[in-house]
Amino acid sequence: MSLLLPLVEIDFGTEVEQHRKEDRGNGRRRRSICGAGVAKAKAVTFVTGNAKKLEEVRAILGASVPFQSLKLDLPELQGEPEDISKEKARMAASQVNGPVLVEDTCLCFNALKRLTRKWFLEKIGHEGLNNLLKAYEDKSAYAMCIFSLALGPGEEPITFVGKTWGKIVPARGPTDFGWDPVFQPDGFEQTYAEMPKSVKNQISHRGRALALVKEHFASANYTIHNDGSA
Ligand SMILES: O=c1[nH]c(=O)c2ncn([C@@H]3O[C@H](COP(=O)(O)OP(=O)(O)OP(=O)(O)O)[C@@H](O)[C@H]3O)c2[nH]1
Ligand SMILES: [Mg+2]
Repeated sequence: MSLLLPLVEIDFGTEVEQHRKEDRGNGRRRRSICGAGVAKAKAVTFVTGNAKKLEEVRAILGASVPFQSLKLDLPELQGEPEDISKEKARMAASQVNGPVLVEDTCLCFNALKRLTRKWFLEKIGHEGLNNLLKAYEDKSAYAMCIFSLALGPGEEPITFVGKTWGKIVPARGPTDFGWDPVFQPDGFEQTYAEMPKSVKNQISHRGRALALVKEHFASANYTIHNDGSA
């Protein structure tokens, strides 16, 4: 299998930006991405369009897993979280033409039968998320993160799931990252948004999933496949 995880020439968390053109002419928003496959991967590429995720992934992984990052807005798929995450990895691997790591995150409400759909936060805000549960006593929820590692185009992604249980509360704390202000993890008096980042990263859905990613990298012993293609 041709996985390249160089033990030399490693890029620790640098960013490869694709060039984007945004054109709002004629009242229509058009976005084109120039230069497909721009990232010539030397290490695994973490692909995300979300700067806050990247910040956390960098802080959690540190130097334990060599990666570079690529800002790319992958299509927002709907479906079962694991399927979404794997499909993101397949799309990313084919664009990067190398090994990629992606993740998909969701907040699941037990009272709503663990319904997981995107756009709720964007459309109805923090108050709306609370209102969704008004009719129910059960405010419990879990945050889930599914990382997928695809070793290259056409390779079946491997997944790593992290879950943190908690409850939905009226928003408290800074509002710079998604639903962090309305999620209070079990065993804590603070919401994700209120707690120091270092605490969130230790107990979060992302931290838990990345602990598995780290274990995988520690035991997989990846080496460069020297076929001249990387
Ligand atoms: O309060 C939060 N705490 C978190 O820890 C967290 N992680 C993700 N999110 C939000 O949940 C949606 C997931 O969608 P998502 O997984 O598709 O992410 P995304 O589209 O932002 O980035 P990506 O798909 O390019 O990686 C997006 O609105 C993210 O902002 C979070 N909100
Ligand atoms: Mg997304």
